[in-house]
Amino acid sequence: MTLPADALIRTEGLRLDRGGQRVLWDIDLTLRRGEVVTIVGPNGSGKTTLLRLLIGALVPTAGRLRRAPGLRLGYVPQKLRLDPTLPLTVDRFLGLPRRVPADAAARALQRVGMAGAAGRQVAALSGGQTQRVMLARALLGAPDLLILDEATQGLDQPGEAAFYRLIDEVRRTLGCGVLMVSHDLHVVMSASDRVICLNGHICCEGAPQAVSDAPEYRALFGIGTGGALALYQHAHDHHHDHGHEHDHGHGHDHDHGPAHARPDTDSEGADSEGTVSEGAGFEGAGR
Ligand SMILES: Nc1ncnc2c1ncn2[C@@H]1O[C@H](COP(=O)(O)OP(=O)(O)OP(=O)(O)O)[C@@H](O)[C@H]1O
Repeated sequence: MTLPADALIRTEGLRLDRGGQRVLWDIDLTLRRGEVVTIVGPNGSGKTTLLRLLIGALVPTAGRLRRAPGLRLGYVPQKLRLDPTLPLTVDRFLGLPRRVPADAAARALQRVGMAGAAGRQVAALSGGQTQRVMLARALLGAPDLLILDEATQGLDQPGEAAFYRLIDEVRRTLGCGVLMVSHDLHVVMSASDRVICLNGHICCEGAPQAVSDAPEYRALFGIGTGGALALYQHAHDHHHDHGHEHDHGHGHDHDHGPAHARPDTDSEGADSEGTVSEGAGFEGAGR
């Protein structure tokens, strides 16, 4: 499997089984430099699992995964799970697991609008401030690809909007690619170059504008936030017969305009040569 010159990560026939259940299958995707890609999908559709495969925290059951040599990843998880009674200042948190120079930490905090927060207790930060500090930590490794897993969960709408403006600013300044999981369709539609709809496999993908211009999309989403789950409800008539729980009953409507629908093929024939990972530098990933 060759890696296109501008590709950061490419997968082919990626599959993951966990506890006898097929969680992901037939995952063919290419993430390119500077691109903003959003993954949407119902609960349990494998979004977090896919991110964890891409950063190397999970090993695929089958298929191939290739990263650009020396690729630097920055990962912002869904939530920071810290014992709130644990005394931990922001600067010490930024230095986990490896110490970072104070000026680098200060620059990262400044970049996320948290200048001067180095001495504050992490447990005393608000949700939005915590997410900004997590982002600062991910940025310390100067990532080529920033991966965010529902990073605005628990934030109110202004907090969420501010966080995504910040992501956009960071992306433009650093020129990094962004791969995120988001449930906020407004964000998806306004901030992504490409949307991938996941439900164990990639159901469809395409440019968000193209999707939102489609009559099907307008019928589903209308105006306002009521359609936050509508993208997941686009009618798919195929069945997921893999002995797992992912039959969300959304049927196939192949008329998605330019959005590209993927057939739901079985992956028994998937390449099982395992992971091929080239020179993956994990500076910043899961720091
Ligand atoms: N440690 C684990 N062991 C076994 N199965 C797991 C494990 N973690 C997740 N799974 C299963 O993998 C599937 C995908 O989970 P995942 O967390 O990736 O979904 P998700 O799309 O991120 O969901 P959500 O939107 O709820 O965060 C689920 O069926 C889940 O039960």
